[in-house]
Amino acid sequence: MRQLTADLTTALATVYPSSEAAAIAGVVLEHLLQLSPLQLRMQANEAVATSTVAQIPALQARLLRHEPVQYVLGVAWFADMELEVTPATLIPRPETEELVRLIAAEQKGKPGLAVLDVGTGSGCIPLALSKMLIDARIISVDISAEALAVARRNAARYQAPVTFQQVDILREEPHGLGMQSLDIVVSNPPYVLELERPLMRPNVLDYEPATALFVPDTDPLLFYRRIAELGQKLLRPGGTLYFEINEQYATPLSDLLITLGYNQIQVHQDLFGKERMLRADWRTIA
Ligand SMILES: C[S@@+](CC[C@H](N)C(=O)[O-])C[C@H]1O[C@@H](n2cnc3c(N)ncnc32)[C@H](O)[C@@H]1O
Repeated sequence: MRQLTADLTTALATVYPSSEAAAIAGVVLEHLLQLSPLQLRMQANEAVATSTVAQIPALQARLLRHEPVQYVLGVAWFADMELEVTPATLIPRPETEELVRLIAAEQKGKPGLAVLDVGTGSGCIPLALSKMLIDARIISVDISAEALAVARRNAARYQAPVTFQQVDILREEPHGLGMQSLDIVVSNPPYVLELERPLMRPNVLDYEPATALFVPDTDPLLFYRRIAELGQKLLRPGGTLYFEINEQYATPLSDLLITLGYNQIQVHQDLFGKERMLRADWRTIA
């Protein structure tokens, strides 16, 4: 096992920095052998089945082409869940897990909250919220039928009672909400500008879905405005809007939300000190 890990690390180090190569090799071996990082280290001297060794060259070839390890293995970890991911879904990010933990911390102890999640991708946000909140009623929407199929499989695996709908949020509203008043609207919408393409790493640009990433350069806040306007109709007074943001949007988005009638606006930093989360209340009752 030790030699196999070392060989894969050496091969990957031809295209990745050495620490990243070692990390990717570790993730691949842990997944193939279904071991934790600690178990992998403790069992490093044990032999590996020939059938497992035979899988490595094909995986290695894909990794050398900068395909993200999560797509190569078909899984990503999020909030202690192993989620299926495909090229139709964004790979869930650590800052999105921070957003979910912010929501759980602010909303803990409130049973039966009604939640709308816009742009669900792999379903990472609603699945984590359904674990962390008590009896939450969650509706998740996405424009992508392929992403929704993945999200539905992830929800089935974790028995998360989430309702999924295919909705183009820029053109239509989630179906069947009627006059329902929501407690929470949450979204990690597309927010990368087209002009940022040249700055992006090939593992993101060449493999992750463009519909999950990009907004037109002419309107960076397109999705935020649309979702905030939906929140005006669907949130109950005192209900809360939660967004993952690009740090450059903290000020213009806060200004926009004030003009739309939101208050109690707070921007939160991620673990790296970047302003990546924003929350706002809809017409808090004094
Ligand atoms: C940044 S990804 C976030 C995915 C997931 N929530 C996460 O955090 O990993 C944005 C998601 O919005 C979806 N999306 C893009 N345009 C949309 C639209 N017009 N209506 C609904 N969903 C849309 C994409 O398919 C993608 O799944």
